[in-house]
Amino acid sequence: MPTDRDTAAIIVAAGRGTRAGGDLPKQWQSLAGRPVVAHTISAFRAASIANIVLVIHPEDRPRAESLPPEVLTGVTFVEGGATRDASVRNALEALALGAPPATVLIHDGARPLVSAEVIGRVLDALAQSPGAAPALAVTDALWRGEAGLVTGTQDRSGLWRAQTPQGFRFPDILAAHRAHRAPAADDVAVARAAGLDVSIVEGDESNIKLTFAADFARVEAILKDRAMTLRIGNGYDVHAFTAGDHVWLCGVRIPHDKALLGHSDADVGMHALTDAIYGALAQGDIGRHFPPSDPQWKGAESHIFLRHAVELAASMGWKLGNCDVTLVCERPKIGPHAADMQAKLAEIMGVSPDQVSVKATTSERLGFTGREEGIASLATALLVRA
Ligand SMILES: Nc1ccn([C@@H]2O[C@H](COP(=O)(O)OP(=O)(O)OP(=O)(O)O)[C@@H](O)[C@H]2O)c(=O)n1
Ligand SMILES: C[C@](O)(CO)[C@H](O)COP(=O)(O)O
Repeated sequence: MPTDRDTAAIIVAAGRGTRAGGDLPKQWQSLAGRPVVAHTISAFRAASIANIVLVIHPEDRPRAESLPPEVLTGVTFVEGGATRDASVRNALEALALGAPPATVLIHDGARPLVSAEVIGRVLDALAQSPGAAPALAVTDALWRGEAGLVTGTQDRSGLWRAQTPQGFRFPDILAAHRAHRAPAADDVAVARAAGLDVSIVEGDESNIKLTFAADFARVEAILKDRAMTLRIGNGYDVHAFTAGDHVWLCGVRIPHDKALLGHSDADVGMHALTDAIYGALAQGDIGRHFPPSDPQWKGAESHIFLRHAVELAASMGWKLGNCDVTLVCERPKIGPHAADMQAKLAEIMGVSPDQVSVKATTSERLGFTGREEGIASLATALLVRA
């Protein structure tokens, strides 16, 4: 991957945003309290790209100049043209006047959620290819239509949804833009017209281009979710005693003069912990994911539920920070088994035992736990960004 000194980013922000509407061009509208372009610039800085050219419309210069100093560090302004490709060309010519970079990333100012990972993938691919750009494979069926009726289908194989930043070796894309005469949808089109190969790298569903007014709400929601770095949940479960000779608690089989009654193995501690994780994710409880009405879960070992909750968390970008399980019972005595329970839960969740606490209390012989009619359990789980 080239170093940040070898790479410049051109952020095109000179459009008028007619489709998005609003009092200001979309890239100057407020998104989570900052202008859209401030987010876009910050995303490149977070990917260690320090040399940034912001292409602006002349009318927007006062807005650009009033961006906060920490956003403007390392940013130079270039005035755009009547079309996107004219705006890019102006920025390339401005870069060519100084000490030109080895590579350039050309990005829509209206894509504020670009990630360092996407930027990194484009830069990595440029080591092998004169051009690289992120894209997502088309997964929906495609139709042709006329007057509100489907008139045919379109094979989607080999079709991609193009994103930015589109990266190139600087001299190649400068020459390509200088030679290009026709209107171009993007810089990949300009590069390909000049005979350059462009590699496709994996894009990102969050790398949304603000095009219509409704896109702001989608982008705001993603930003809000990203701002949350911790999630906490609690779980509570109860199982009644029945006749038997052992109980399962936090994955450990404990000989006892009763058993716990339940549709699954009735591991009350593991159920409370599993519900705490689902709760932290706002994803309901065990019953929602493993309905008791479904016979396939009869007698199921509860590690299946706990592992599912942890895997669901991972798929949503979260991992366990720590958890705390309390068992409420007079008997069996938990103390002698607590370390085994801690180790077992840690193994199931793929975490270190010091992230797991298992403790117990009696209810001073009060209530159903005091009368030894059943066991209750409470759990708290803290999730952190994976
Ligand atoms: N003359 C232009 C036109 C577009 N862009 C920039 O190119 C990006 C992608 O273009 P698009 O989403 O089409 O923006 P607009 O042209 O502003 O939108 P619209 O077509 O709705 O007016 C945007 O960041 C836009 O500011 C630019 O710098 N100069
Ligand atoms: C460059 C681009 O963002 C690639 O997806 C896109 O072509 C520009 O926006 P438009 O909405 O097609 O004008």
